[in-house]
Amino acid sequence: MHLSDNSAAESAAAPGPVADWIRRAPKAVLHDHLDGGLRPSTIIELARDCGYGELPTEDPEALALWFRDAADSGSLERYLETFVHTCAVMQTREALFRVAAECAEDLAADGVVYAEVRYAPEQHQERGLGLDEVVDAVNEGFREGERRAGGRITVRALLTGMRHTRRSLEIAELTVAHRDRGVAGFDIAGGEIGNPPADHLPAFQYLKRHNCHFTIHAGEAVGAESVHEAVQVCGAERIGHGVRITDDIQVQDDGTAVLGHLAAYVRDNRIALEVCPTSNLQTGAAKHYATHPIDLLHRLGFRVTLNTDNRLVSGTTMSREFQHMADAFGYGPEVFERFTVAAVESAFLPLPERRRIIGEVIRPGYAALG
Ligand SMILES: O=c1[nH]cnc2c1ncn2[C@@H]1O[C@H](CO)[C@@H](O)[C@H]1O
Ligand SMILES: [Zn+2]
Repeated sequence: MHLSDNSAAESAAAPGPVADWIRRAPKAVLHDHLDGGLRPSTIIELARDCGYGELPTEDPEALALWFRDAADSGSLERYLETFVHTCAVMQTREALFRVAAECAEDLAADGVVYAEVRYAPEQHQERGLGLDEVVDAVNEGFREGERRAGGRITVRALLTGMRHTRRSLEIAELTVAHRDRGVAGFDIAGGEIGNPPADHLPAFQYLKRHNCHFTIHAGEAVGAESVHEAVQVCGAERIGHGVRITDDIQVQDDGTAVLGHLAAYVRDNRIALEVCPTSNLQTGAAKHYATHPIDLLHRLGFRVTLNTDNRLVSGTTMSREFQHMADAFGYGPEVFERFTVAAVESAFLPLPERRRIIGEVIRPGYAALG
């Protein structure tokens, strides 16, 4: 039993078996952090290679459990502290290439056919890499992973600016510079409290001027006002998490819901919510799978997508997120097909590519589930 003040919440406990149809179903993930999804064995090998001596353990299984338990804290800030160990071993071209290639392979092995994987280039410069070198190394790794997976997955990068640093404009410029070479858009992440998205307005205005896609983490540790700022002040096309939009929804005694103007705007404009249930349980944004707002949002017609956030840190995969939602809400293939199509419709890809993935991969994949 780990020490945590999250005892009132359901912990992101050891997952049970995943149904065969869930494994086979085609999946799309829009919200997956590169530095939150390393293989534990890779972290241990890279740490040895680069002389990083601060890992909590050198046993791969124990390390996986350490991440999940340390992150299961009820606080986003403590969840994020665990990333010090993954970023520490991602400081060379070789390490970034390997981690990116393995990320694409692991996602493909889980049935993911389209992935947008994000990371903060500024966090990979401790050993002297330039920002362009970081982006090139990760992109080459993604291309290698796609090849190893036999072309069963398409991966695009999102470049993240950290909300507690002041480099977001620089990272926005980097995004535009690399957008036709594997980078699909921009994001900001990091501790939400005290770091409102509007602090990064110059970055968002630059992206808008250059017709470049971006999403913003909002409504995770801070309430609906953060979603409002992300959508209406900054102009986000999608919202990372966004689950606290429920602050602006009143559920009446008879079960009907009344949407405030913000919630109505987000729903009616089809702004995708990148929902990550297990991560929300760990950071305290939700208490239980069975009461997670995803189901209310889905029933009210929001554009809901289902995501991993951090496969290592949250001890999850797309299949496991599907299984948790199937267990909690009785969802069958029709609901997951809807989430998956919604994800690709909101992908930062050209429309013909989105249509191709939906028409040639996702629809036939679900039809074949029988
Ligand atoms: O759910 C989240 N909310 C906010 N920030 C996050 C979350 N998951 C990861 N990161 C942050 O994003 C950085 C770049 O990938 C990570 O290093 C981590 O600090
Ligand atoms: Zn995230």
